[in-house]
Amino acid sequence: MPPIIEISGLRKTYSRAFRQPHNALDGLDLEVAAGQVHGFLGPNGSGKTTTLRALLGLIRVDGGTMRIFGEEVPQRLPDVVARIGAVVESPQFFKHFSGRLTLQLLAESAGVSKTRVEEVLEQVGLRDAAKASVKGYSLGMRQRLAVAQALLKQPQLLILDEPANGLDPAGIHHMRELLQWLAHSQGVTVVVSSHLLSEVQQLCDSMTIVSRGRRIVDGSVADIIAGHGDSSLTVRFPDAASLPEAAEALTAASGSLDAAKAAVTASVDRDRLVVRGAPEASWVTKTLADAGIYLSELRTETKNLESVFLELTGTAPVPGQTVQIGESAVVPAAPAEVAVGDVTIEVESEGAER
Ligand SMILES: Nc1ncnc2c1ncn2[C@@H]1O[C@H](COP(=O)(O)OP(=O)(O)OP(=O)(O)O)[C@@H](O)[C@H]1O
Repeated sequence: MPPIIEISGLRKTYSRAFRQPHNALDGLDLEVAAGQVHGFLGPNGSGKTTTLRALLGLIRVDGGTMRIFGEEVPQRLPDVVARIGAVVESPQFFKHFSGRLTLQLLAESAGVSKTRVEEVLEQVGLRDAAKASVKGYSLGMRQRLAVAQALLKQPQLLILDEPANGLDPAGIHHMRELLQWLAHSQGVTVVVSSHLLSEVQQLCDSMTIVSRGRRIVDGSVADIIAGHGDSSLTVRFPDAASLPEAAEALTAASGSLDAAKAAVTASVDRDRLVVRGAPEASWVTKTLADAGIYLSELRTETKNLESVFLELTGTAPVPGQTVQIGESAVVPAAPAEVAVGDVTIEVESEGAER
């Protein structure tokens, strides 16, 4: 089955007042397979919202191709838009209307039955708050209403920018179950952008990580985590005085492993030994026991998406430094120049799209 979303070489440059133009998208590629929950991840300013807005025809791009359901967009968007539900910009609602009335009006204008309104209210957990006016809704309740609105037309593709925004832990859990049910039981393809890495790890089947307007990795969440990052073993001893001796024993023993297994490192970190590259945990316990050293605890540190994300995007915190946002590639093109007497003024359009 062809991908539901196919993006190739997408480019978008924003002009900025008194600054160099900025490549928000620098040849971005993205593919999303059918019936999956696909996570779209990247540091702040890496181009996620720009991509989703471009896909939905909300902004023009400067290059590249995009297809949804095999149809080129934005040219053929009118042919596929009825099959897409999306929450990308902060949705605005009439604050004096109730949640139910809001959805009923939207359903009417889209030719959707009123019974569908009750279904989506139930699905997003707003049934009991449906009578209340939207002005009293919390951020999380508005987010649920926005998702309900996107679900009204029973879309085959659901695109959500930060769906967990404003949701409490129970709300996040509920949203996760809803999105997984839609994808796995109803065959809906769900694309979510998110910063909540542990949530993405639990929610998504596959993901694309972007940085500086480019894809840096994509694939199944499990494969990406397994294929990157560094797993390690943490070892503790009844007496911390054993640590240097244990490190030495493991390093020395690694020399007798065959070449492919020889990259064992053991470093002392406060009251524990961190062992990397050991063929297996039992090799550590045996090697230490052979050296007459007995451990009190051995734990496998599992890789998680956060460490993989920080490594791949190069945004791991450096002690004493604050990561700066918007360090993506700058367009080298020179701005227009206007000569006024002896002074040359650089002219750039005000924050406009290019
Ligand atoms: N209208 C605009 N004018 C100028 N620059 C823009 C505009 N919209 C976005 N940008 C810039 O484009 C880059 C990508 O922004 P975008 O909102 O797509 O990132 P993002 O990955 O969604 O970020 P976040 O995770 O913070 O939501 C950023 O550097 C942003 O400052």
